[in-house]
Amino acid sequence: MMVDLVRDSSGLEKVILTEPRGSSAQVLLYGGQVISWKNERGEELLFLSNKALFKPPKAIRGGIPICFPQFGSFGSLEQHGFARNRLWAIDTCPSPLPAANNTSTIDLILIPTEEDLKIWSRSFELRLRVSLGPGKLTLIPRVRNIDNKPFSFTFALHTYLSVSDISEVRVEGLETLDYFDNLLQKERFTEQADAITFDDEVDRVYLSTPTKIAVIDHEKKRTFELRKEGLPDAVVWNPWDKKAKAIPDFGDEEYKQMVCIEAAAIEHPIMIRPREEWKGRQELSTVSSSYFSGQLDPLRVLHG
Ligand SMILES: O=P(O)(O)OC[C@H]1O[C@@H](O)[C@H](O)[C@@H](O)[C@@H]1O
Repeated sequence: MMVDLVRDSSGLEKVILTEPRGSSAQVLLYGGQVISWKNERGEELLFLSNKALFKPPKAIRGGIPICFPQFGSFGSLEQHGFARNRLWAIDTCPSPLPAANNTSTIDLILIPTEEDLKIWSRSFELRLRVSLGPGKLTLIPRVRNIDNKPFSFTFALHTYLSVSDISEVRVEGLETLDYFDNLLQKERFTEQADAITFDDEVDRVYLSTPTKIAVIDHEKKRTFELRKEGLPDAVVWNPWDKKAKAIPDFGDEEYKQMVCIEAAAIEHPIMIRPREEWKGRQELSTVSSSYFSGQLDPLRVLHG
């Protein structure tokens, strides 16, 4: 298990985690952002845009940005809050989390500056533990209230997964759930499909989801499993062609190679009292799939 701190070609510092079987992950101190996770074969599992700008104060397009203290435009702060464009530090005192065994682990912390407190006047400590194990990447975010009054926030781990072709991807685990459609003024709908597939822009917040979501990449014969705790909602986002062209740090065709599945707490903001700590967890793993679950459904075989 190895943990190295290096400086990126862009001048930003990053932590490199490696484990004996050969998988690796990279975490930038800027944004506390995972920007790479590679499996034992060296294949990249997260999407990072070729046009990503590694220039503060811009947030980095790809990997796993942290949305805190606000998800999206669900509030009056800047889109997705400010944690993703602040410089975090290595947390030398991550107690009371138990030591992470058998993984390559880094603990990061973000503490608000005077300037941040002018934007959002709550004293907090935001911690993130990133652990790389064989075939698994685990993120444990924590928020501690060190203020003298309660506060609430919304949160998301904005995970950009790398896929071979978005048209061949199915997301399972969100069927029959209610969601807010960000493309229709956050109106509430109920999912009718038996899995989510993509043939246009999707930008939805699924509410109170089960703890496990599967992203099946038919072409790669790979399934991502996302397991989450303390983060009841799940965002599904793909900008599709028109929106892709309008995003400056995103390639016109890159929407085909990514999908965002975001473990989140949005509908019911998390409220913590002074000295209390909130903790979430997201575990990502992959399994190779020789078939995809819809393949055996005769209607699907006939009609695609
Ligand atoms: O461009 P940003 O600020 O990183 O946001 C990307 C997308 O993030 C998603 O989580 C939101 O639901 C989308 O509405 C948004 O477009």
